[in-house]
This record gives sequence, structure tokens and C-alpha cells, in this order.
Amino acid sequence: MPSYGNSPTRGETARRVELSHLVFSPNPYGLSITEITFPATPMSKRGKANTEVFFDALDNPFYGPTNPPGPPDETEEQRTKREKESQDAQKVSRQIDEHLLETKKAMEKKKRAVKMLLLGQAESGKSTLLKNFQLAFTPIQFRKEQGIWKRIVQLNLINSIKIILDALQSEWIPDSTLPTSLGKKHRLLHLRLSPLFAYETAFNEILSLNPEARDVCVRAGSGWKSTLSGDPPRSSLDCPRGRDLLVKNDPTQVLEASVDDILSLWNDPAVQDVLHSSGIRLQDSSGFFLDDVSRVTRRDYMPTESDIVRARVRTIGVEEHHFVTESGTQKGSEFFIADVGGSRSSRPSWIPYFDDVDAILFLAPLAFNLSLEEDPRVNRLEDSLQLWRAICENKLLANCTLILFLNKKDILAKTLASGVSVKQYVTSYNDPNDVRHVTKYFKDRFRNYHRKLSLHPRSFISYETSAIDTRATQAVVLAVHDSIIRRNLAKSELI
Ligand SMILES: Nc1nc2c(ncn2[C@@H]2O[C@H](COP(=O)(O)OP(=O)(O)OP(=O)(O)O)[C@@H](O)[C@H]2O)c(=O)[nH]1
Ligand SMILES: [Mg+2]
Repeated sequence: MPSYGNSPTRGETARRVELSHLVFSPNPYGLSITEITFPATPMSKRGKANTEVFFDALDNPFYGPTNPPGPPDETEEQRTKREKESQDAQKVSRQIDEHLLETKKAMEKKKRAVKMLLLGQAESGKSTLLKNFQLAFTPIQFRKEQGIWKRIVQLNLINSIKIILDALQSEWIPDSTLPTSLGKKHRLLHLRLSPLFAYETAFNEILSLNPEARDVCVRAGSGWKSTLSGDPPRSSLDCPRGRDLLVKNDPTQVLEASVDDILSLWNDPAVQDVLHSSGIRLQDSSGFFLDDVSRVTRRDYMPTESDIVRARVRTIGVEEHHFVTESGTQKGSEFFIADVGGSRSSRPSWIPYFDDVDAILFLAPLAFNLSLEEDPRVNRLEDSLQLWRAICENKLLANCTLILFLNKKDILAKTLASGVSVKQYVTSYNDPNDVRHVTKYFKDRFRNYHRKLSLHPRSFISYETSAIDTRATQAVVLAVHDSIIRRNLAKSELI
């Protein structure tokens, strides 16, 4: 019987591996592994990924006789060639073994790493909190991405200009009898600034998004950061053609040339009146950069940390982020955060991530006077409370740590300071109309649901944040990470 070296015999179980982790590429010997990747399954599933796929030796292209005897009439030259091929095949087999071992180790590591999930309605600040984690744990990587955010900040600015120009346009409907203080100057500004919108449309087309999208959005896992950074493509998902088109559609020069027009528009009292009467408060809206026009439109502009944190990109789908702490006592420690799209239509895609998540970071903006974009009949805070209820009582999350972030406290302060009364929106509210009482009122409502609906008793953990304030949020982020790690350790010791 021929010797098969380390290879399994027919029917024997061979290497066990999740096939989708391996990228095969042809080589003179058939196939070899060129890259180990992780499947696009939710992080909760990864630890349990199917490592029990069996190869049958006969079907397995990697196995075969390593030193079979040659035919009796084999020449010296044929024998040398055959032995060389056999040695090469063994080398390939050893490489495969090493790769499989690495995959297994990496998967084990993933299984042990802490997994967090960011939840909350759209625009609650999930991605902003994520950026605070990146700033705290992977600051080198965060700074490397500065160039990517330049385009996003520019598009946020263009989007704000579009909102203003749309508001102006609705004022000068041809047959309107209403008096308007808008004149020729505003029409000229409209005419001169409208070409900027083409950059927004081009960006959406390049990233295969709806060209009519209302604001800047990106699809999770689309390699958008790599496309925007100009790095060589990491996978077939990255689009080098897209990169060329992005260079062609760079708005930097046009923005620089338009700076006076933009300032003239934003500082115009008649324009401010129109915005006020239409109830548009751009200062409180996503990705607000109109107060920084002169700086942001400079040719050599590079976004600051604060700009990056404030820049708005709507999340579509679920984006998983792998953190390897870059410095400090926990250098090298790993954890995962999944960031989800929060609009109502995106919520069903959250469920697969509930399976073995360690902590949910739930963002509830203190926006008592606003309604949902996708359904203007629904109050934002009421929607957050209902979502929180559903999470507290979810059986899959019964053993998960829930952390509530009452976010956008700065906007709450501004809203109350401008004289808006909470009672007008929340009839059951009878306390003073100040930040402390209002925050306490909503926190108590969240706490009550948490206490009543949790299947097992668990501590109520909450923070009051303004996620764009990176200094204050850094401290929160470090405390949250530390407490989750401790809880996890305590849990695993109990097991
Ligand atoms: N003023 C203020 N703005 C905030 C705060 N937190 C987030 N923002 C801004 O609100 C906008 C929306 O925040 P995101 O983090 O993108 O919201 P999200 O929850 O990820 O939204 P989706 O991806 O659509 O689900 C961004 O422009 C942020 O800069 C805050 O505490 N205060
Ligand atoms: Mg987001």
C-alpha cells in the first residue's frame, strides 16, 4: 500500500475548517490558500462559526499520496520530476495546516473578545459614539482616516446649502401672493451655488447609493473608507474606477471659489428669517459646518478631531468594527462593536446580532420636541422609549448588559433655553422646565421599563452625554469599556 504521509485515509476526517474563511487561488498544484478572511456573518455567530465542515480525503484536492512508488519503467529524469512535485505538494499541505491553525486561533480569540452593539433610532448618535471609541482606543488609525472625512465634511456643507436654497425656492413660488424679502441677490446666489449639488449626486452614484438620497449615507461593508482614502483595493468590493471618479468629482476648488457666496447666503438676515419661519434649525442638525465655512472651504483644509466627530454619515446596514487597543495597560486587547442603521426599516437587521452580544449601548437623544424623519407622526423620545422597552424584554438579551446614553444633552439645553416647554409635548410632565429636571424625568421612565421588563434583575447603567464633546465622552467611553470587561470576566469566572 502506498504511503500517504500525514494525509487521512479514505473516509477519515481531515482538516476542519469553515470554507468561507479561505480564499483559494490557482497555482501549479491546483489550489492554495492566499488569504484568511472572516465570513460576513454577525459577530455573534462568528464564535460559533461552522468549524465542523469535513473533507473527505477522496474529494479533497489537498490530499494525495506524497511518496507513491513510480512505475517500474520510470527514467531517472521522470523520478526526479515526480519527487520534486511530491515535495512541493507536501510544502503546500504544510502551509495549509499552518493557515488552518491560524484561522482556528483567530476564531477562538474572537469568541472570547467582548462584543458590543450600538442601538438606537436614526440620528441618535451611534456612529458618533463609535468615533469616540476609535479616538480613545485606536487614535493612530483614527488620525489616519482624516483624509476620508474631508470629503464627508464638504458634502455635509453642500447638503446644508441645499437645505437653505430649497427653503428659499419654496418662498418664491411664481403665483405666491405672500410678501417676500427675497430678491435678485438671492436668486443669483441660488444660481451660482446650485452647481455644488452635482458633487453630492456624483458621490452617491460612485458609492452605488441612491443619487436622490437626502443626505450623505454609506452602505456597511462596501469598502467606502478604502475608496475614499485612495488606498489600493483590499477586495473586489472596493472600486478603483470609483476612486478615479471621486478624484474627478472633488469639490475642493469649487467650494474655495464659492466661499464669498456661501458666507453671503448664510449671513443674510432675509435668509435667516426664511429659515426661522420654516422651523429649520441648521445649527442643531447633522453635520453642521456653516459656521466654519472659511476654514472648511480652504484648499488645504484637513478635518480636526472635532470635525470628524461632528461629520454626519447615515449608516445603512450593520457595520462591524474590530478594535485592537493601540496603547496603555490594555494594549493589544481586542473587542468588537457593531454599528447599525437606526431607521425603522433597518431595525429587523439588528436581530441576528443579539445572539451572544455582551453589551448593548443604547442611544436615546433627549429630543422631546422632534419627530421621526421616517414617520413625522411619531415623537422621537416616545420612539426611543418604545425601542428601549422592546430591548429590555427581549429574551435573547436577558443576560446582556444594557447601557443607556441619554444623548444630545447640549441640544436639550439649547432647546430649553430658547423657551420651548416640555409640557407642550409631554402632557404628563409637571416639573420645572430645566435640563436637570427634564433629564431626570426621562431617565426615570427608561429606568422603570428596565426594572419592570428585564427577565432577570440587572443593574441600570446610564450616562448623560453630548457625544460631539469628545473630551467628556472619552471619560465615559473608557469607563464603559472597563465595566464591560470586568463584567465579562466575572461572568466567565462564574461559568
Ligand atoms: N449637537 C449634538 N450633535 C450630536 C450629538 N451626537 C451626535 N450628534 C450629531 O448628530 C448627527 C447624527 O449622529 P450619528 O452618530 O450619525 O447618528 P446615528 O445614530 O449613527 O444615525 P444612523 O446611522 O442614521 O442610524 C451627527 O452629525 C452627529 O455629529 C450630540 O450629543 N450633540
Ligand atoms: Mg450611524
